[in-house]
This record gives sequence, structure tokens and C-alpha cells, in this order.
Amino acid sequence: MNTPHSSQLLYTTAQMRRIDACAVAALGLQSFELMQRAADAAFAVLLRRWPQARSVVVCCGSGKNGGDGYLLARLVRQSGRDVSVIALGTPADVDSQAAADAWRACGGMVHPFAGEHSLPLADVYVDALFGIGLNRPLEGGAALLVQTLNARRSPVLALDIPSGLSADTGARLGPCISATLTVSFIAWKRGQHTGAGLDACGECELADLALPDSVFEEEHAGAHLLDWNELRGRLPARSRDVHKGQFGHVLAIGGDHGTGGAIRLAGEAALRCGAGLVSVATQPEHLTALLAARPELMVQPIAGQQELEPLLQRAQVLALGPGLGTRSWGHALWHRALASAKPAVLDADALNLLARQPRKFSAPTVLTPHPAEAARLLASDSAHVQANRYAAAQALAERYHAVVVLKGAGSLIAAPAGSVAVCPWGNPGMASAGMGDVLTGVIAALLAQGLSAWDAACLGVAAHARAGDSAAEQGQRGLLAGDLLLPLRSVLAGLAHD
Ligand SMILES: NC(=O)C1=CN([C@@H]2O[C@H](COP(=O)(O)OP(=O)(O)OC[C@H]3O[C@@H](n4cnc5c(N)ncnc54)[C@H](O)[C@@H]3O)[C@@H](O)[C@H]2O)[C@H](O)CC1
Ligand SMILES: [K+]
Repeated sequence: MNTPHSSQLLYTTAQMRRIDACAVAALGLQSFELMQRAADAAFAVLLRRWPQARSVVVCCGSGKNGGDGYLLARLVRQSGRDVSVIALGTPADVDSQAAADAWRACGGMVHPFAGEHSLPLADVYVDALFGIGLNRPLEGGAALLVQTLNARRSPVLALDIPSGLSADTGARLGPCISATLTVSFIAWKRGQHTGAGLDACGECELADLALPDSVFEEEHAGAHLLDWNELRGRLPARSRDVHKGQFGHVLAIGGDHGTGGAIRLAGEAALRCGAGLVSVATQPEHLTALLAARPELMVQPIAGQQELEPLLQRAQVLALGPGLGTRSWGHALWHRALASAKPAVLDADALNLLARQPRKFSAPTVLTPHPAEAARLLASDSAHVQANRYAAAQALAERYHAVVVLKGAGSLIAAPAGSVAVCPWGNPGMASAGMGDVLTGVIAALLAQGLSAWDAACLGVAAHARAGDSAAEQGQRGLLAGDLLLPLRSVLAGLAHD
């Protein structure tokens, strides 16, 4: 894997503070100079996004985020627009104080926030209340101001990070700004690109403040955004002299009574993503329907473990779990399949069974839990997983020694060694039945074509999300998992230069 560019890297607040300090020390920059650059960048974003805005209200907190706001307000005033500053507290440090003084020096006034009626109407509001210094849930006046801003339903430009959002986890800490656009300074923060952070940030822009890459050299980010061009190099193009055996044999196991559709989606997705052969081991009742729906699938009716044996011999990769159920039938197949120690993707009830009988994996394995399944695997609850998505994904990868895809807004891919990739694609229309079954087949197909568990997970999540975005162009509501099957082909063709 190529080293991601700094614009793809995601940092924690502690890392950001060290990077800030490095910029000041190495470059001889004053912190105030960085604040001025942040204000300049934010002003450019404001004009580009809202060129018709005639009135702006900047809400300034007591820290450096507020300092950015005071200097931005000065630029807006100097541009001839109507601008006022509503302050929450007084500047707590020398730079923010200097920024507030600069605002006053150009004739600006500072109005303390004194309840919702003290917040003037404006074309655009600027959230300069809290940035990476937020260290506890908002309450009191801060909470009321954030709730008032959200209730206005007017455009909000958030500086660095929306106030109320944890920059480390993407969890809302009490009331949280719902920004129209967030302009982040120097580097992305982890919390912006997963979970609640996506809705809180709205559109995202990164302003690097013209800092050289050298300021990042001391920090190992540990997390990065998937980059489509970087991924393209990881799926080998096909030569002409090939045969289907070279692209692997996936065995999809699942489809207990009434859930044949799940295993069909997984099997068909594996075919659509280039697996050479796909067998489906499922309840006998699904045989006719599956063959009629997708004759390219080799469907085997499975009453018990003994019928699974020959299939396990022939398959290179297992797609285990879609519609598997946790009854004795599914449990017996799950147990025998894992005993084969073949590369595998585990989803749905294969994960629920794993939560009951934990084990570490020696073969290349990808687990694809949604938050509730992750909670069961961690003996926790969904709310805690969602409030700590990075930590949950990394804990699972380490505990089960597998690559883990923690699904949801901003899906995370975590490796046992600790690195995390974040998927910037996908849409709310994908929160529908069967999407996980398709993802299972996609990843299994890539494993079967020789990719590592990490690469298969990263490319699989990216292709699945991009296919979902393509299919959602006709509308997110009513997007069906089967709608992804055809776009997957063109998405993968784009990945592989086919
Ligand atoms: N060189 C730099 O450091 C740059 C910083 N930039 C901007 O600065 C902020 C980080 O500023 P900081 O002063 O560290 O913290 P905040 O302004 O985010 O926080 C303000 C202040 O609020 C207090 N606080 C924290 N949580 C709460 C709460 N729930 N309720 C009330 N008060 C709270 C806390 O004590 C802080 O002191 C960064 O995000 C950038 O916007 C420049 O932009 C770039 C250079
Ligand atoms: K902010």
C-alpha cells in the first residue's frame, strides 16, 4: 500500500496539537500567524460558497477557534459586508485576545450571547465556538447557542470542526452544530469522516494553511481516507490467456428457511466482482429459485455437514453468514466451515455465532459487522460502539485477529496491526436489506482473486459504496441491494483498468 498523502490522513486532537506545535517551532511561525491563515482560508471558503451573502454573524468561543472567528469577522467587515460577533466567554489566551483586539481595532463590537433573542438574523452564521479544544459535552449557554443556531436552519460555516462534535471519535458530545460546510485547518480530524461526524460537518473542505509536509513527519496518523486512485493499483488487470480457475472459487454458505435471498445476493455479487466460480450451499428449498434467478451459480442443497465436505474441498474462499441463522443447521455449517481454516468473509449470523464462540483466525479473514453485531462481538452495546467507532473497530481486529469492516456512515476498515482506513463514499439509501449480503460477496470475490484480506476489504468496501452512489443517482429512497449488482461491474472495471 502506498503511503497516503497528508490530505488523506486523519488525526486525533493530541496529534493535531503536536503538529501545530511543530509548525510553530520548525517554521518559526507564531500561533497568531496560523490563526490569521485560518481566517484567510475560511474567508475564501465563505465567499466561494455564499457569494451573495450580505450579512454574517460570527459566534466566537473563548479559545483559538474563537480567535479564528474574530479574524474572520474582521475580513468580512473589511469586505463591506454586514457582520457582527456574538461571543461566548472572553478570550482565554493571548492569541485569541489579540484576535479580539484586532476585531475591535477595525471598529467591530463584541456582543455577549444572552439567550436566543440576542442572536441576530443573518444570511450565514459562522461557528467559531469550539474546535479541537472541546473536552466535554456542551451545556448552559454553549448548549443554548448551538441549539439556537441549529433551530435557525440557516447556512452555517463551521471552523475546523463543528462545535459539539468529538474530533477524535465523531460522536456528538451533547448539542452539536449541524454545519452546512466545515472548513478544517491543517489536516482532517478522525471524527469528521465517520458516524455522526458526517452529518455534523456537512460538506468538508481542508485548508492546509500552506504548511509543508515536514510538519506531519513526526506523527504516524494511523488512519486515512481511502483514495480511489491509490486503490486502482491494487486490483490486477486481466491478461488474455486466462481461465476461470485462475479467479478463484467462492463458496457462499447460508440461506436458512425463508432467507434464500440473502445468500443469493452474496453469491451473485461474488460473480459480478469477478470470482471464477461461485458455489452456494443452502437449504434445499432454495435450489429451484436460485438456479432460475442466477443459473451461473452452482447451488448445492445442504441438509447437514456431510454434504458440505466436497464443497469445502473445492472452494478457495468462504462467504459465510448471509441468511445463515443460528439454529442447529446454520451452527453446524458454521462450525465445519471455520474448521476448514480457509480464507473467509464472515457476516450476519456467522458473526453472531462467533460472538457466542469466540476464536482468533489464522487464515486471511474479514469480519463485516454493523454496529449491533460489533456490540455483540465486544459484549458491549450499539450506542457505545457508535460513540467510539475507531476504538471498536480496532479492538475487534485485534481480538479476532482479522480485518474488520465496521459498517455504517463512514465505514471503517481496521487491521490487526492497528491501521484504519475510512470509506468516504456511500449514502443513506444503502441502509436497506441485503446491502451487507452484497458486500460479503464483493469481498469474497476479491479474496478469491488473490487480494490480501486488507486489500480485499478496502477495495470491496470502496467498490460497494461507489456502486451504491452510482445506483442512488436515481434516488436514495427505494435503493435496493440488487441495484448494486450491475454498477459493481463498471466500478471494478474502473479499479482494474479492464
Ligand atoms: N496553532 C494552533 O493551535 C492553531 C489553532 N487553530 C484553531 O484553534 C482551535 C483549538 O483551539 P483551543 O484554544 O485549543 O481550543 P478551542 O478553541 O477548541 O476550545 C475553546 C475552549 O473551550 C473550553 N471548552 C472545551 N469544552 C468546553 C465545553 N464543553 N463547554 C465550555 N467550554 C469548553 C476549553 O477549555 C478551550 O479552552 C482549533 O480547532 C483551530 O480552530 C487554528 O485555526 C490553527 C492553528
Ligand atoms: K467550530
